[in-house]
This record gives sequence, C-alpha cells and structure tokens, in this order.
Amino acid sequence: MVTVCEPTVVMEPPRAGGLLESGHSAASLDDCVVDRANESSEEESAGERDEEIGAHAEVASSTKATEVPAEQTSNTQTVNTRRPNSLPVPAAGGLGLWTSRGDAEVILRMGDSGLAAETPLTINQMFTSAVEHFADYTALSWKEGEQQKSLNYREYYQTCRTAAKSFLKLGLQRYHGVGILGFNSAEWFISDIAAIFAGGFAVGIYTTNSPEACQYVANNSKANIIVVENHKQLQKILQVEDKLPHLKAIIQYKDALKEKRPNLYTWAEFMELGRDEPDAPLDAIVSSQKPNQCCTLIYTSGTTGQPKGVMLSHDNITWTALSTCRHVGLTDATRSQELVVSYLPLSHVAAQMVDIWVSMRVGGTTHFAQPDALKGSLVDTLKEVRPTAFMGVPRVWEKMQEKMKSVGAKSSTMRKKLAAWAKDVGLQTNLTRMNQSGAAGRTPLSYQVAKKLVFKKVRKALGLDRCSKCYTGAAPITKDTLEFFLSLDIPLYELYGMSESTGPHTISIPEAFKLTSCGKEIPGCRTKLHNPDEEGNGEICFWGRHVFMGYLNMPDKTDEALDAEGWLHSGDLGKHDQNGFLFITGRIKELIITAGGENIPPVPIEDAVKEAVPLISNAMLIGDKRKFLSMLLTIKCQLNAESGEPEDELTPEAIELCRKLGSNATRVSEIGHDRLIHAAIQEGINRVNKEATSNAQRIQKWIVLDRDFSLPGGELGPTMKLKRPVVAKMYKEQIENFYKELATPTTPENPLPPK
Ligand SMILES: Nc1ncnc2c1ncn2[C@@H]1O[C@H](COP(=O)(O)OP(=O)(O)OP(=O)(O)O)[C@@H](O)[C@H]1O
Repeated sequence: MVTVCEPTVVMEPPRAGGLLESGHSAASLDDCVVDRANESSEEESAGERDEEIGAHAEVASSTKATEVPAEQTSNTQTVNTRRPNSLPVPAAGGLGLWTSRGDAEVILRMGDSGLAAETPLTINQMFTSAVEHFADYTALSWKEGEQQKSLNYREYYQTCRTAAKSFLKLGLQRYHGVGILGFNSAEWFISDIAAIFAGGFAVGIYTTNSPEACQYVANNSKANIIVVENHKQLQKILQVEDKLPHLKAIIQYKDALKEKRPNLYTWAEFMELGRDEPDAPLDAIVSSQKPNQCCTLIYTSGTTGQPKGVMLSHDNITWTALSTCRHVGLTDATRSQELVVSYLPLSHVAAQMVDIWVSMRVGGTTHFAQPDALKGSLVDTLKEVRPTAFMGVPRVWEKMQEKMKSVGAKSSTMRKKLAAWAKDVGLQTNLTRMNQSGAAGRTPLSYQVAKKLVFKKVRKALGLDRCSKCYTGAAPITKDTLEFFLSLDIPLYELYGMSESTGPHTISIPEAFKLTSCGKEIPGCRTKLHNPDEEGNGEICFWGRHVFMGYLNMPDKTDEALDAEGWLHSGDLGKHDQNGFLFITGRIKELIITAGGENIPPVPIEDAVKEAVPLISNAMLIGDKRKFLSMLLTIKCQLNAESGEPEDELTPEAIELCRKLGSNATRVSEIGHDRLIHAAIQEGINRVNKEATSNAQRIQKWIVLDRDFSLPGGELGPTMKLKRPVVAKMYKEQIENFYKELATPTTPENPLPPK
C-alpha cells in the first residue's frame, strides 16, 4: 500500500486578470490554506546549516512569492488570506511558492478538483506503488554482449535501497548531491533513485561536460559522491578532484578500474557496502521526506548563460509523471506493458521524465540502448526491442529523415514513384484526419494500399512498427521534417516544456493534433500569454504542480523566472489558435536588440539562410547592441564516427552541391578560398535580405567558419540548441572584425567578406 503523506500546503492558481489564458483547472483564487502540519526533519549538522542560512537567507518581499529559511518553516501554522489578483503573501514563517535553498520546502500548487488535487507523493511512495502493482514486470532491460539482462520492479526497488545504504555508508549528507556522469544504464537509474532515497539530490552531469564544467556542477550541488561511467569520465573528475571540497567517493560503473585509489569503487564494491546494512537509518530518512522538498537538480545546458541548478521537488516529478501518463493515454502494465528505449542524455529533464518516471508510473519497461546509439546503433536497438513509445529530439528525427532520403535517392525509378505516390496519399489522409481531430473516419482505399506497400515497411525498418506514440520535443522542429514523417504515416506528437516545468507543459496527442503546434497543456496545468501583441503573440507562462521550486542558490535568477503571482516565465513567445492549440513563435531569451533598438528574433533569419543555401549546416546571427546584423556560418561536413566531432571533409550532399556550383571543393578548408561558393552564399543571403521587413533586419556581413558546430565542440547543447554565448566567446575575434570601422561590408558586387 502507498502511505499517503499529509498534504503539506495547498495553493490555487491566481486569476490572470486581463491576460490571455488557457488550461484545464479552475481559475478562481479561493481562500488559500497553508497547513504546515509536518515538522522539518533535517539531519544536517548545526554548523553546516548555520553556514547555509547565513549565505542564503533572504528578506521576504511583500509583493513577491516569498522564500523562507528552513528554520522558520518548521512551525505549524495556518495562513488564510484573500488577495485578488496576487499571490497570498504568507505570514512571517509561512512557506512561499519558491525557494533557492536546497533544504527548504515550498507551497504545492494544488487545485481543489481533478488531477491538480491528486494527493502529493514522494518518489518512494510512487516507487512502492509501482512495486505493489507491477512487482514481477520487467522494469529495466539491457544487453551485455549477447546476453539479455533485466530487473523486475521488485528487484529494481531493492537494488535502489541497497545502493542508498551504500551512499549513506560513504557519507552522503542530507541535501547534498550525487553527481552521475555517464551514458544511460541501469546503474544510472539506480544511482539517481538511491541518491533520493538516501536524502541527497540526484544530479545528472552531461557526459560532454569539460572537467571544469563537471567541477561547477559538483560544487554547486555540494556533491559528496560522483558516479562515473568509465575511465574517460573518471579522468575528468580526477583532474579537478582537489577542487571538490565536498567529494568523498567516486564510483565507476562500467569497465575494470585501471588503477586503485582510496575512495574509488567499482559498482560491485559499491553495492557490497550496503548489502548488510540495517534498514532503520534509511527508513528514517525515507519516511521523513515530504513531497514539497527538493530531490533532483537538473542543470540547464547553458544555451542562455551559466548553467543553473533547477530544483525539482518529489511532487514536481511524481505529479508531472502522472499528468503526462493520463494526457498521452499510456497503458498500465497489467493491461499492456509500455516499452521505451533510453538513449537521450539523462541529465536532460525530457529523458529523465520519460525513461525513469513516466515509465515507472505505468509499470513500463525501459530498455537501455548502446552507448553509440546516436552514432548509428539506435535504429538497430529499436528494431530489436520495438518500443511502444519513442521520444526523439528534432535532430534525431532529422537524421532519420536524411538517412531515408539518401537511401531513397539510390532506389529504382519505379520505387521512387511508388514512394512519392504513397507519401502524397499519407500526407493528405493524415491532414484530413488531423482536421477531424483524430476521429477514426473511413480512410480511402489508396491509403490502405499505401500502408501495406510502403508505410508498414518503413515503420518496420525504423523499429517503430509497434510504436503508436512518436514524440519530438525539447527544441524547435521544422515543418519539413514534421511533414516528411506525417507523409509516411508517422505523426510526430510535439512536446513543449523546459527543465523548470519538470519537462512537459504541452503535448500534442492524436485527438488534439495540429501540425507545427505543440499541443495543449497536460491536465492540471495552465498557460498565460503575457503581454500579447496585436497578433496574440505573448510570452508563454506556466502554472501548475510541474513548476519548479527555484534555482539552487540563485534567488535573483529565480526571481526573474517567476513573477509576483508565481507564474513561470518561459522566455518563449507563443500564441494560441481559436481551438487552444499552442504555437511557439520565437524565443525572447535569444532576441537580438540592435543598437538602434530594433528587436530581431534570430531563428527565422537563420532558418531562412539555411534554406536558401543548402550547403550551410549552422548559422548564428549576431547583432545584439550592434549597428547592423552579421552572421557566422558553417558548412555541412562529415562527423567523426567515434567522437562525433566535425571533420574537414564535406558530406556527400555538400560535395554534390559544390559540383552544381562549378566548384571542386571537397573540404571545409577549401571553401574559404572559393569565390564560386562565396558568390552562391552571398546570392542566397541577398534573397533572404530581400524578404527582410526592415533594413535593420538585413545581414550585412558574414563569414564561413573552419569548423561546424557540434555537441562535443560545445557549440550545441544536448538537445542541439545553439549555445549562443559559447559561440560568441569562441569567435569573439571574428565578430569584432565585423564591426571594425573600416571593414568593407559585403554587397552583391563585393561577395568575399573580410576574413
Ligand atoms: N517543442 C518545442 N518547440 C520549440 N522549442 C522548444 C520545444 N520544447 C522546448 N523548447 C525550447 O527549449 C527550452 C527549454 O530548454 P531546456 O529547459 O531543455 O533547457 P536547456 O536545453 O537545458 O537549456 P537552457 O535552459 O540553458 O536554455 C524552451 O524554453 C524552448 O525555448
């Protein structure tokens, strides 16, 4: 049985006044009852806590959702306030909607009906419920060589408990991090959950992080323990080990240790530590945990600046997983077991939610892909395990599209004609279906034929023949890719959200699907469009139990993200259509404001350049606080199969494009001197400039860089979003050259830009 925690605090969303809103839950501001019945059960040493309070205690503002140090929150009290159009201000000592302290609690944003009113659960409660219902069902599976391995829910839970005892034995302190640095595996999940059970924070670290970036996360989260995948990751930690004052132990979960060191453990040694430990200390910690306390830190990948530690509470995770399952209609394992493949970086919220928590909610199986999944083995894994649901970031779908196109280009004329016909039928049938809100009407005979001859074969070849739910999310996807898959009878349901919303805020589903829209809110959540323009484009703001607790130790940043009423400001621009579908129309957070004061969203201009010049792989518009716009360009090149690093050699597609322009270039390094290619790029840019709405929106100068942007290079984040501050720093010199007084602007007559 699940032991249900007393609801700690209850909060209704504020009325939005004149703002545009949509959502599932009631909009009234009722009396707000803050019922702090549970005593704080912190176990940290007094000295350490004093130090933290000194460092982080903040003054509660009367106009802002307040943050209160942990000591003050431990009193039982009731606040009963009514303040139209603003958050009830908790009396001194009450809780706020947000905090920047790892050891504090927050008000849960509960509604009084529907999903928003569901009883809050801790991670342990959700897990024990899964064990109770799905004990013998496979929870995790993976391949070791040719051997198939698995853990059922009972074994999974017990293993997490043993690992939690081992963490405690190694000295994990309450509210301290356990960093996890490696590719997706059972050990990754077990470390994550065990860290939470033991009262610490689960902290995923990107495998692409430099030693310094690992150091930042480890210190920011006060990591006592770091779990690494292999020797390569271990080396990064060892390089900065003497700068990690909280670190007590390192565990390596794959491969044999190449050297023995004190406090360095293999996974087997680590698990052995907790094997015979008594249950009582762990039980005491687990039962003291409350749903409104932090359990996980998600570090943002830095597309908009220094990574921030997004604090997620138990309730953020358990409730969002529930709402997501209900919204997308995942089936309970006792009826039909869902199966997902885990391959996206687990330090990102999307992978963590889908692979660990959503799957656990319905008793699904998570199968681990091979570490080289994104270098090519993913489709083999998909074909082998045939998932029932699959989530890809846009780049994954684009890569599949590119591969299918290049295979298709080599097929016979007959096959090409058949494919083109089937795609036409597929697109038309699915668009009709979409306009009828997914109603299962009669499908034309041509569709049935196309399905048999083409669609079924394509799905089989991709390993998606059992997969009724294909998702894209975490970054913008092009209409071209959406249409490509729709024409193959694979609708990609779009998921939109952020780390700060525990992943999903909206998800499109078969019954509510519109191409290029990211759907509607998951149940219990609400959207507000702040400051809408005349076309209805406003900043997308979120409300619900998925909204994070705050950024760890960053009250100012938290204050920027949450407004006085507690709405989370996404920094994204969007609008609703008349049926409540949300469309993302831009990112305020990357808006360029020129020296002349013109606001310019870079992505549409960058996309237009990529479309006009197919040779271009990536483009980054420059112009913030500058007199005119300029652009950094990269060329489509081969990626190293091992490291994923961009190489000098052009892709076959790029070589073909060069040939068509009359150029013999086969390498990126040759492009810099190639007048024909420069003229072609300039010509494409001229076409884009012609469409510009104002002179300020025209690209005046550009340069082709020697190296493409990539994940290992650090220019792209894990979801392939451009890390603009990183690129700007890397190419500071080239950018400054654009704006040197005497530099000659590029014109159609003068196509070679100054290097
Ligand atoms: N379906 C989508 N379509 C378009 N953009 C999306 C979609 N889903 C997410 N995004 C973008 O991703 C952002 C969330 O990014 P996320 O929380 O994953 O942070 P991150 O990638 O770690 O980087 P950072 O916070 O540093 O920007 C959203 O605010 C939005 O701009």
